[in-house]
Amino acid sequence: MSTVPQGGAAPLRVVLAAEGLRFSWPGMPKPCIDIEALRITAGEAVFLHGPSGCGKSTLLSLLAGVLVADEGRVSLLGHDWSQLSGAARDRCRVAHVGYIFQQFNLLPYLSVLDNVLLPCRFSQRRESQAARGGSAREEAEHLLEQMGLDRNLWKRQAMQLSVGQQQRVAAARALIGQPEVVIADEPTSALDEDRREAFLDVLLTACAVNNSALVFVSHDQRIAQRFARHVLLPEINRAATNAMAADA
Ligand SMILES: Nc1ncnc2c1ncn2[C@@H]1O[C@H](COP(=O)(O)OP(=O)(O)OP(=O)(O)O)[C@@H](O)[C@H]1O
Repeated sequence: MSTVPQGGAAPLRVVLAAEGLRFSWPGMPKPCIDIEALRITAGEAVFLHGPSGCGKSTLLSLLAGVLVADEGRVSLLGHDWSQLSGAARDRCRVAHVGYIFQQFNLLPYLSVLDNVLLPCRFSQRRESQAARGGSAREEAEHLLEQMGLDRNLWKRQAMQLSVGQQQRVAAARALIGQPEVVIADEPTSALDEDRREAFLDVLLTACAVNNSALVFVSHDQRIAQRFARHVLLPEINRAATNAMAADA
């Protein structure tokens, strides 16, 4: 696994790295993503932004191994996603990545609590990390409490929750078991201002305490100031530059 030198200080551990990354959606004449290099280190909080359709969700899917690069490589903790089978990618992702999808991807018939516990069912690592202070179930309850989700909702099926409540369940599921990387695709879009600030407090604090890298996509510039690093996707994506040049 590579590191970034820090003068006299201990080098920072690179947890996500993309090199020469190119990806095109089937049937599209031009690549959607064309990035020379992107490195994200442990504990880093990254605000990824750019106009609608510039490829933010696509990049998140590539970073998390949901999609695989056409050229170049993306590695998580030194594992090149393209060298792993689909099943191995799924195992690696659930063990090391908490993903808050734009559409949440909760299992609609499972209870709120069981949704939060899902990563622990599929990953021994997440289970044992979640159980460090007691049991994984206690950790799930603790995260739901932190997310401000009323206790009387915990046994409800996920589909019976409001969109904003589902968003917070998805965040609790992403955080359980302290994954090294947390990916969040517009996770505050359905929250009011108070909830949004509380949500960010929990997410940013949990990632800092766990030394998890956080890659957070949002259109909401009010949120940007809370992140140490800002990445404007069109600035690093040569596909966007080429598209703009072609449009000119
Ligand atoms: N499943 C897909 N099949 C084909 N093209 C896709 C698919 N998903 C996304 N695209 C295309 O890829 C481009 C980038 O989409 P993407 O969703 O990554 O953008 P985004 O920056 O996340 O947008 P938004 O901010 O609106 O969510 C768009 O032109 C979109 O039409």
